[in-house]
Amino acid sequence: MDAILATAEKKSLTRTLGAFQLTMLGIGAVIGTGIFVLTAEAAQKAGPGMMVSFVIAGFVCAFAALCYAEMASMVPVSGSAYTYSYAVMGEMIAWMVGWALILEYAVAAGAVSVGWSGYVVGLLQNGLGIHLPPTLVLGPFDGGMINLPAMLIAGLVTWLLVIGTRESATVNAILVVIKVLALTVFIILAVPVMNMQNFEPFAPLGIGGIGAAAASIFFAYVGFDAVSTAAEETKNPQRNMPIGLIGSLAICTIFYLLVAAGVIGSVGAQPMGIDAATGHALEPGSRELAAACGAIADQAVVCSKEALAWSMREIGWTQVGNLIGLAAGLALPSVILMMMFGQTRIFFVMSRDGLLPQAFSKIHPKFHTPHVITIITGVAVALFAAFFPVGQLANISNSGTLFAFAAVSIAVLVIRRTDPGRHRPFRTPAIFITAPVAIAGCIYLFFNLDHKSIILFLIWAAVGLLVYFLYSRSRSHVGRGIVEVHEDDPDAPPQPVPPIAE
Ligand SMILES: NC(=[NH2+])NCCC[C@H](N)C(=O)O
Repeated sequence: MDAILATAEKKSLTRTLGAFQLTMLGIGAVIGTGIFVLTAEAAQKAGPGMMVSFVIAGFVCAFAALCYAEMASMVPVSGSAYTYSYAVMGEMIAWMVGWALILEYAVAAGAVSVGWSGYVVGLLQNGLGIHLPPTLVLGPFDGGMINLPAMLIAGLVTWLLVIGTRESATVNAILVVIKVLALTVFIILAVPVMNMQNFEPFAPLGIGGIGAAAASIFFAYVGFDAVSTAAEETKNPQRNMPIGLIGSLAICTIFYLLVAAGVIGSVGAQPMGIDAATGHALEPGSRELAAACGAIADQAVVCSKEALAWSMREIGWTQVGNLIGLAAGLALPSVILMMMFGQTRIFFVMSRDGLLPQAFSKIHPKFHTPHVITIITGVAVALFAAFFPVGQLANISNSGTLFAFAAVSIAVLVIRRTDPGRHRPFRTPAIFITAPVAIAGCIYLFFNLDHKSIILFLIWAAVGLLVYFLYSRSRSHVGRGIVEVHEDDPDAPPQPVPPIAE
């Protein structure tokens, strides 16, 4: 812990960020595929009851965010949950958290790429009359073969990262305004044409459906950890960090609830193909649902890959639908950029600690970026994006996120016990309630994920343990007694998530 802090103290960044900038940062990283695309998934899983799912997911995130804030203020260094766990719970747990973060970030970048593809394809079609063949713009589970636009955007973002692109705070602010404007216009046009009958039946798939939708829609809220990684650059972190974290979360929650109400009220959100015998509906991102949607020419929000644009067109605002498509097309790449940047940075720190091959932390001589690992990440993200449905990717990513959130919540609890005297610029209020609630919430959401994602997570964790014991443990720098201070390296890559420059 002290070694990690010594590293951090050496590079004291100027404290420039206030509560407002932090909140913008949070919203910039949070609003994305979740609300724009997964609203349709949530509808298929819970019907109008998805309103409750949005609230549940928001609550779990709020509790986790409070725990993050304390860790981030105490250990304000790169690497996020991986570093926090390393400092508190040792190398093996840290390895598992880092390993889970790979699942989280790379797969999330894939999910957002697929979300981007849905909106851009819809925009080309409805705005410009360009019809692309479904075989080439949808993955095999959605009734196509390969999602080329999603691959394209993943490739483009990879290239931007290799040449060292950082997003300026101004660009981030502009994109936030575009996203918020798009959601606001949606709300203003959709909420007044609300038809209360669309809320009946409210929960056609019961509590189980609401839980499942909450586990998926959790994706829409993640990303606020971007705020916690900026701890070192924050003025008066004790006050501003919680405002940034909770503020961005609260704003997103309000927008999300209104958007969800708008979708349900204006176009209806009943799940398709409820089997009266089992009480289950068709699974989102399955060939069966794709076929059922094909039969009704995709005339339901649960069939749409661009739920908000589709809803607008459906209630007569065709051009507004296209503008929402344009907003998503412009703003989502920045979310992909933050995800992939975070991924490469975590790989980089793990490789630097000796747990992954040194080749991973190689720096490009001209661009000063960890190009090797960026390209490896980019290829993986492009492949996920090409072949898997957005909801499945989001759920898999969520499994990793939930694990990391739980680990951080446990870590804050542990360190309150083991090191109560340490200076904490921000203290989580009522930690002995907050942290257990966060942990329980993560467990609840985790077990509400679909079975495939849970099994995949367990396999991933098992592989992670094998790699650790067969490879990483014996090569660990800490394990071999090598202590280094890296942050001063002239070839250190830019800061972690968020890739925001002044
Ligand atoms: N760390 C993550 N898992 N981030 C995923 C963020 C996704 C973002 N909230 C969205 O809706 O697009």
